[in-house]
Formats: sequence, C-alpha cells, structure tokens
Amino acid sequence: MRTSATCSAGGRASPKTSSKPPPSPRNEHPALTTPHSFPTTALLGAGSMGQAVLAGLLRPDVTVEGGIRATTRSASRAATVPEHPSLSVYSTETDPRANQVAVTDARIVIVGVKPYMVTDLLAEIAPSLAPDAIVVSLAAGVTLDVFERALPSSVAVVRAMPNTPSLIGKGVTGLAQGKRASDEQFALVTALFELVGDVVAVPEGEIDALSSISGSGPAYFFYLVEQLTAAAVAKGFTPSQAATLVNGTFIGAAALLEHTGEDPAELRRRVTSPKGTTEQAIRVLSEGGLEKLFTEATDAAVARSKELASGS
Ligand SMILES: NC(=O)C1=CN([C@@H]2O[C@H](COP(=O)(O)OP(=O)(O)OC[C@H]3O[C@@H](n4cnc5c(N)ncnc54)[C@H](O)[C@@H]3O)[C@@H](O)[C@H]2O)C=CC1
Ligand SMILES: O=C(O)[C@@H]1CCC=N1
Repeated sequence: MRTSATCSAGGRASPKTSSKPPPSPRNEHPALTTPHSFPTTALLGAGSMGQAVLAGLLRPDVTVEGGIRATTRSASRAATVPEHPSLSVYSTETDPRANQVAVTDARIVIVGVKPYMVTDLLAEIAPSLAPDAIVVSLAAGVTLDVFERALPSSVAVVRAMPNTPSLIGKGVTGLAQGKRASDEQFALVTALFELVGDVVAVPEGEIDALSSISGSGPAYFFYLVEQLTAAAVAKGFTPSQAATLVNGTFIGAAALLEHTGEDPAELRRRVTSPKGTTEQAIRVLSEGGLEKLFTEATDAAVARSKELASGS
C-alpha cells in the first residue's frame, strides 16, 4: 500500500505527508456546483483513464470521507499515481488481495481495468463489496447487464464513458443509469464526474455511439495534430517550429471556439476568404471525404464496442 508516499520498488512505503505536492493540474478544474463530499471510494485500475477521473477526487475543494483507495496491477504503475493525503495505493503484484482490500466498506467502486479483465475482476471483488456499493464502470463495450449479473443484487451499477481531458477538468463523460441504481445514487455518480468536466446522461443504448465521439475523440484530435505537423515538416519547417505552429494554432482555435461560443462553421467562414487560400485547402479536405471518413471511423468504433460486449 502507498498512502501519500513515494512507492518503493516493492510497491510499499510508510505513510508520510508530502512536503511539496507534485505539480498538479487540479487547479485548472472549474468551480464546484455539486457536492464537495463523497463517501469512501475505490478505483480499481488506476491507469490513464482511472487517474484522470481520480484527479477530480483529489481536488483541494473535495473531501472523500473514509478516503480513496486505488489499485493497479504492477507496483511500477502504482508509483505513477499522484500522492495525496487521503489516497492509499495498492498493487496486486505486491498484494494479491489488493482489490478486495480496496473495496471493503467502499460506497463507490470505479472499475478502470481493460474490458477483457472486467469479468475476472468482478468475480474477485463481489464477495467483498458493501451491500450498498455503487459500482461504476469505465470499460468500453461492457454492458450494465454483465455487471449486474456478476454482482450481488443489492449493488447498484452505473456505466460511465469519460475521456482523458478529465485529467485537467476539461472532460466529457457519458453516464447510463443501471436499473438497480436509484436516482440518488445516479446523482452522486454524476456529481463525481462533474468534478472533472461536463456530464451527459444517456440511455445505455447510446453509450457506444457517445464513446465513438467523445470517448475516442481526443485521439482524433491528436491524430489531426500529428498529421498537420507532418505536413509542416514536409514543407521544410523544423519539428520544433512545426510543433509551435500546429499546437499553437489548434489550441488557439479551440480556445476561440470556447471563448466566443460561436458556431464552428461561422468561425471557419471567418478564416476562409472567398477565392482565398483556405478555400482551396478546405475544398481538398472535403473532396477527400473527411465527412464520410468521420462517419466511417465512428461507425468502426461503435462496431468494436459491440465486439467488446460479446467478449471478443
Ligand atoms: N483511455 C481512454 O481514453 C478511455 C478508457 N476507457 C476505459 O477505461 C479502461 C482503462 O483504460 P486505460 O486507462 O486506457 O488503460 P490502462 O492500461 O492505462 O489502465 C488500466 C489499469 O488497470 C490496471 N490493472 C490491470 N489489471 C488489474 C487488476 N487485476 N487489478 C487492479 N488493476 C489492474 C493496470 O495496472 C492499469 O493501471 C478501459 O476499460 C477502457 O475501455 C474509457 C474511456 C476512455
Ligand atoms: O479505445 C478505447 O477502447 C477506449 C474507449 C474510448 C476511448 N478509449
């Protein structure tokens, strides 16, 4: 276990108070409009997505009564989890019972392991869950039904589809309420994800489509950044110059979208002078089938969610 301490190679270190907290993006999170206090929470699988969700619970303006427990498989991954006085970190490599220990008495249990690992993990934790626990799935494709069948009937389930900008409070999360989750329990989970950005409640049937847009969406953005950077380098700019040009332009354009609240089509029009240069570039992108490509790409993501649901 690691409690607000640097994890040793073996995954254990004695608790201590960190004199200098690590650089944290938490200050960037928007002001709270939702509850500041959450019950004891376990995060099983504190990887890329899990740690982004965890960032909300570690905000200085949030209290987690009874503390937060986070688990990983390897001790080296446990060492990547930020230090915090209310956070205990366990790795199954060091303690094979880490997940059972983490969920004991926890009211909220977030499952952040890969989809193919979910079934084994649920079988492992089911006997140790509190009867009134709310299990929150981050796993792509895995249905509420799979969770509800694997867990005691008193345990509520909510399916979440967040995205990685949650790490800096700019996430978008889709939430689907399981049939055993009360409105009060769903509101609590909604408040938890509002700590890291916007929340959209949808019926479960829409979660895979939502995932193909906002769950995967950050990857589409980074891919576009990579491709425009490659085009800049091909035009003779150094990689450093290309990064400045492309990152600055994309970040600036996104900020303009947010700041003005304007329709993106209108913002695009303001760049695209009639008979000018941008018009030619947009023509090539359009004739190349970008719109169709996005439809096909998101369809492929949805199809993969269905495969994951069937266990492949
Ligand atoms: N990465 C993303 O942008 C998004 C991911 N998701 C979902 O989040 C889940 C995790 O994905 P990532 O964070 O990308 O993967 P990841 O590989 O970064 O994290 C998985 C974590 O699970 C841990 N783990 C593996 N087996 C474990 C076990 N038995 N007990 C405890 N911890 C264990 C690993 O040590 C690792 O820290 C997946 O189900 C994925 O579908 C959902 C939305 C977006
Ligand atoms: O690629 C995946 O399967 C996960 C779900 C959405 C984003 N990442």
